Amino acid sequence: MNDAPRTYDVVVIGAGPVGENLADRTRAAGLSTVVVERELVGGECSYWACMPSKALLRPVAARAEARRLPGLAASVAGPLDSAEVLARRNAFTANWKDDGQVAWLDSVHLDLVRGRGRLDGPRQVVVDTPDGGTVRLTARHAVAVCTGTTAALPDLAGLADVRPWTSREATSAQQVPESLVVVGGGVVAVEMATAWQALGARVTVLVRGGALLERMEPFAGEMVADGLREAGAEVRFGVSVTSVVREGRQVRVGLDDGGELTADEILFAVGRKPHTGDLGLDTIGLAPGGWLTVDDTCQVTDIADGWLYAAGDVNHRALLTHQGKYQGRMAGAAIAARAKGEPVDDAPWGAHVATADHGAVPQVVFTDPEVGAVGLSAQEAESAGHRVRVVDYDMANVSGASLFGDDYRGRARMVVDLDREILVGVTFVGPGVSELVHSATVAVAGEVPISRLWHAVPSYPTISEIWLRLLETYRG
Ligand SMILES: Cc1cc2nc3c(=O)[nH]c(=O)nc-3n(C[C@H](O)[C@H](O)[C@H](O)COP(=O)(O)OP(=O)(O)OC[C@H]3O[C@@H](n4cnc5c(N)ncnc54)[C@H](O)[C@@H]3O)c2cc1C
Ligand SMILES: NC(=O)c1ccc[n+]([C@@H]2O[C@H](COP(=O)([O-])OP(=O)(O)OC[C@H]3O[C@@H](n4cnc5c(N)ncnc54)[C@H](O)[C@@H]3O)[C@@H](O)[C@H]2O)c1
Repeated sequence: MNDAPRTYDVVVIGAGPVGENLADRTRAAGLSTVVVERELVGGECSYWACMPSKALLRPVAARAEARRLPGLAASVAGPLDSAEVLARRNAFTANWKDDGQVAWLDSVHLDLVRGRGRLDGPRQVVVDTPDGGTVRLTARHAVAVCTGTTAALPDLAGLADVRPWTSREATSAQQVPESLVVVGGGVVAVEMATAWQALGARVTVLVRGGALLERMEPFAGEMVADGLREAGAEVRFGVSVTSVVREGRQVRVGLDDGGELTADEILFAVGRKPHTGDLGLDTIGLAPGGWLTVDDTCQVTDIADGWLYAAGDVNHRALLTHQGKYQGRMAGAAIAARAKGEPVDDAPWGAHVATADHGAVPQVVFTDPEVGAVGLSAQEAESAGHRVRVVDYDMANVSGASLFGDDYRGRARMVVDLDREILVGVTFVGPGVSELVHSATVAVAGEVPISRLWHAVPSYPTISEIWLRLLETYRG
């Protein structure tokens, strides 16, 4: 049965973290807003990505930290209790139920329509509802596409018959496999290899290229590879999968070097593709299946009257929850300003633009050691035309780090723009660095001059003293 058409100021397709944030902004600005969700309110992040993966990884990091402390190490020498770790992970996903998130939508007076949304011409969204009906929604001011991504899979014959793991199975599996092959060298690959190795699987990581975490400073991937190997995982570089066959409980994996492997499960962590294939983009003159190109207010380019926005993973600017939510806040504010005929502050770092996406994106990789980085790597800064100086420091020489754990191994780098004497990138690798990253984000996004950073005194004896050491090294 088809419901009567409804009109709202703003229609948001996708209730992941980004859609929720954008809708919250437009609603708070007084615009009537409806959210369309085809699966679970909360999106990939809450159920098959950030939250469950970090719930799996937190005990791994806590145990690794305890094992570096005499007096404590012996009491954590045994294996993790995988059943308890998986149960806590289940709790963090609310057992894959979204009642809590729906209650939040209700509490802030956002309407929800469940079903698959698709565009049907300018400002029109049709929702195919689970009961087989449709709901037609019309947007007075804006439609915001926040539909996220799904795991990409390589084109290998018979792959579906193998029932490979993607990020979904890697974050939701209820049993620890005896052995797991992980294909890929990005963030999903290294985090999930770390988690499942610690939970008791024998993990082999197959990397097509020559490094892990290729978009970060090279020492990050090198130290994470060392950490994985020390944890007992095998990490192989320069190798590609050419065939996969499931034989009983095992997957047989053929490699381009002529070798073969068998394992209980195979995880493909080879990147993402956008949820735009079945979104009706053809009805508004765009090609289905691609990433949506936006300006800094997250308005999709080349759409007459500028009614279409895209925020979060689907615009491919930065595939991270925190950055997508930031885009959602900025796009929500821009939609509200335009709807009210108020000026749009779209100068760099203005109130309606996601300027930080260009050079101040932070990321933490929750491996052992952790990686925390913001802004540009040295290579990216040079390619972008900055005249830079790279300052490195061995974090083992920081008092707070040596107190944090025996045999502390870590490294930090700051990339200084010599013409402006500000930082354009900072990377920390080591245990416990995840909470340091925001200090670097403030320095990079705030374009704080080095002369003023000298007055930001880190507390003694914390790992934050790495800041003083980096600045001293820079000044000689
Ligand atoms: C394993 C893993 C771990 C990660 N860990 C982190 C981390 O620690 N930190 C971090 O910052 N990022 C992390 N990420 C990235 C993060 O998950 C994404 O950046 C984030 O989920 C993007 O949010 P989004 O709202 O754009 O999309 P999503 O979270 O994908 O939400 C999109 C929503 O839209 C819905 N939808 C799609 N199409 C339609 C349609 N046609 N109609 C209606 N609804 C639709 C989907 O069902 C979904 O609910 C991780 C990713 C993975 C895979
Ligand atoms: N802690 C975090 O912030 C976090 C955690 C997980 C994921 N994420 C985000 O999710 C996104 C997706 O992560 P991801 O690791 O899936 O993607 P990615 O793009 O980061 O890495 C993909 C990896 O797969 C390799 N690859 C691509 N095609 C391949 C093929 N056919 N065969 C073998 N290898 C191949 C690439 O060389 C690369 O090493 C990332 O952008 C990341 O930022 C963030």
